[in-house]
Amino acid sequence: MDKLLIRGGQRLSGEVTISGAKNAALPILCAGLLTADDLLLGNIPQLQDVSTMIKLLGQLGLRVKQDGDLTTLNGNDITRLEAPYEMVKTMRASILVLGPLLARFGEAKVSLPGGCAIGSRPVDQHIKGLQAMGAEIHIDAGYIYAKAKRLKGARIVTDMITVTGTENLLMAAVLADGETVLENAAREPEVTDLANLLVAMGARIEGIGTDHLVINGVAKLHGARHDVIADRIETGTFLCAVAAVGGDVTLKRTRSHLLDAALDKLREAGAILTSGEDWIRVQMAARPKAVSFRTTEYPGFPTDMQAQFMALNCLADGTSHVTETIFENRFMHVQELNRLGAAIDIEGNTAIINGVEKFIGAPVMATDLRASASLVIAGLAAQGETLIERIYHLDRGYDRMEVKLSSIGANIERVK
Ligand SMILES: CC(=O)N[C@H]1[C@@H](OP(=O)(O)OP(=O)(O)OC[C@H]2O[C@@H](n3ccc(=O)[nH]c3=O)[C@H](O)[C@@H]2O)O[C@H](CO)[C@@H](O)[C@@H]1O
Ligand SMILES: C=C(OP(=O)(O)O)C(=O)O
Repeated sequence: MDKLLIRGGQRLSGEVTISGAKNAALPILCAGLLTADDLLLGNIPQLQDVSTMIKLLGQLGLRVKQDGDLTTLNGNDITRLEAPYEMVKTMRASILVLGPLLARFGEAKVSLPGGCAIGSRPVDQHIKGLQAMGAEIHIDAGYIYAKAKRLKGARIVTDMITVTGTENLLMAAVLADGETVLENAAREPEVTDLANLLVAMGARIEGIGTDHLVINGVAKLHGARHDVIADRIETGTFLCAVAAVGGDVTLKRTRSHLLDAALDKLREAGAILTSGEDWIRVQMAARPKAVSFRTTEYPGFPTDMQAQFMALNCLADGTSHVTETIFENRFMHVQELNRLGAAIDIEGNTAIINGVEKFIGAPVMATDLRASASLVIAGLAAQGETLIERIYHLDRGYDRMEVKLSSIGANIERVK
């Protein structure tokens, strides 16, 4: 199994190109199920989750052609309406085939995702919304069986804000009969990116970017061309790395407005940030200052940046409090960061971090995607060698991370 070996302490400088967003690419690939025409997609990132999604969609009969930066999907020949457990267990986002399959073909069988390292993550809101649209749903032997001759528009208020829940219901509603109103909709930029693609395919959606989406169903959607937005979490991860290690790096093909809350916190920590239309430059020369925050839905501080920012706080001058409000078990990185010399205590859903002068390299274990990224940041800043095991978590969501980090001066290599 691959591991990452990091020899820490190298200042980072130069330029990095940010990839397309994982969490936008995954629903957008599923939107290929909604039309028989070609969907032309640019800026799809090279990640394990994208390969898994393409494999799953291929099993359903979606034709996928990749040619340089262009991915072409064709859904004229969908032959299977099932997402099996073997695929769903490796990637929760597989649940995103449910809405499109049901809307276009009137039927779907999708494995229940089950819990994962960061929390129990049920999909009850996806099911509740589809039932409100007239779907008959039953659960048997770990599978969701859904049927509906034609989905009907409905007013749906989800119990909490759910990103993939909003995306699934949006993809169902665009082909439903009549008007659907999604209240309490997620406003994450990735939801907006999906909605913009659907509009380009002929969908009628109002309120894009707000928590109140109004969708008027159409009989069919047509092909379109769309470029996936930049990955704000990859962007934030590189910014935290530079803030923790020191240096001067420009991130290209990304936008600052995608992560305002995290940028504010980085400025509080002492990073100097400048940005243009499609780039962000980060400069860091001093020891970071401790910064407290709580994770919330967009446009608040993203839970997917909590672990990486915590690695920075570990080295900061002062004490910080980090509160996780989205997932009930997203502090798996704490024990591993403490093994590198951090001083973190947990009280309920808050981590109390007393800044230390340095990390000391050690073997550590990646436990989930963003926990892995926090260990990479810690390893880059640490004295000596850090060996990170189980980096398949990292490969799920980062596009050639060690290659990008090496290109700006990090001493990092993939070892067997
Ligand atoms: C592929 C993708 O886009 N993943 C992102 C998505 O995950 P995902 O869409 O799975 O996360 P949700 O927004 O749905 O989850 C938010 C909270 O709602 C709960 N919940 C959700 C749905 C439901 O039916 N019932 C329920 O109880 C979850 O357990 C969680 O506590 O948004 C998360 C929150 O920004 C991010 O961390 C993930 O990176
Ligand atoms: C939790 C994440 O992804 P997923 O929802 O795919 O598990 C993430 O991207 O940090």
